[in-house]
Amino acid sequence: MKDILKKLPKIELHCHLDGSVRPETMYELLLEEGEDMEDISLEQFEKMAKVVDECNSLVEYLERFSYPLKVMQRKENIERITYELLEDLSKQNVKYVEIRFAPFLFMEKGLSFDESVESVLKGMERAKGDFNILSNAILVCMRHESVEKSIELVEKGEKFLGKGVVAVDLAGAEEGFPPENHKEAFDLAYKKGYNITVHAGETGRYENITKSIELLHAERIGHGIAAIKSPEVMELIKNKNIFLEMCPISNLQTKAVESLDEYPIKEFLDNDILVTVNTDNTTVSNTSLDKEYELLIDGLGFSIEDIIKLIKNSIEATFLPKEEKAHLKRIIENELKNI
Ligand SMILES: O=c1[nH]cnc2c1ncn2[C@H]1C[C@H](O)[C@@H](CO)O1
Ligand SMILES: [Zn+2]
Repeated sequence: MKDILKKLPKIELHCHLDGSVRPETMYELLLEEGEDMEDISLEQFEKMAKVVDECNSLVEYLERFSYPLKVMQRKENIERITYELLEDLSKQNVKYVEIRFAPFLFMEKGLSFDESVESVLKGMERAKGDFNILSNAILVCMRHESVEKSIELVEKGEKFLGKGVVAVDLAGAEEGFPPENHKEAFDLAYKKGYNITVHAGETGRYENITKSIELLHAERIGHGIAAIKSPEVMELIKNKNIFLEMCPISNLQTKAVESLDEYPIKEFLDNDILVTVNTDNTTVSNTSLDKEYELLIDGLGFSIEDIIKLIKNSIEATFLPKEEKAHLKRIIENELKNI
């Protein structure tokens, strides 16, 4: 089974760049930055960078991002981290990935907005040539920031639209920062032709899913687990053909669900909801698409056919223009024929 999983052509739609930095690269760059790491071995650092099992909430999970963000303040580091992530994904036969990041988080030591976005795009371009992996970027607005900040992101990101950037997202701690706070920014993004995905229903609030769809124009929802609590929200997702970007291992770590038995992915699929499966953060969650699929197979009885269905949903869920989506579909279907 593991061999088949490895061979499957895959798509990753929900992957945060800052949560997916190779630990050894982060360690090397932290030393370069003069961070006091004298008493910390690489092995110890790996445990600090990842969520092992002592995480109780999304807020605790988000604390892990302070390490990567310390080293993502330089153009060359951002480009390298992007390139290495794509190299790692290509080795797992990932054919296409949408990488998300919040440009403002890379601008604490003087980088401009354009420099921070361009560094990611350069890493993506170089990886495309070297590893034959396709990618696009999603720009993330942070929920705790002001709507003015989100508007600035939408305005400054516009020149990259269709040139490596495909969408905007809203992420960060969900509790206390409802989607409507950012409505003006997402109205503008919608007008400007961005695709829209929003993290919602990750910490129990199903009303945030409805608001993200109805007020923020979301076509995809990050996580969306709380939908299971409301038949109305399930109906809305289904009727509007909203794709869910589910990230099972991350959801277990943030205690979005208590145990895998409570994970609602089967109920969603049985209700014809368009589910995709993703990693969220390969380093912070210590995961990969293969591990996510393995969990579904070993823990929830999924078959390889079920996994292939999820991959096919991911093709449809991509924010690619029609022709590029058809091209990706051909690549995936050709490989699936030989499995
Ligand atoms: O699963 C998540 N939920 C909400 N916010 C998240 C999640 N994973 C990462 N983030 C945040 C932390 C990062 O610094 C930010 C941009 O990638 O997005
Ligand atoms: Zn996320």
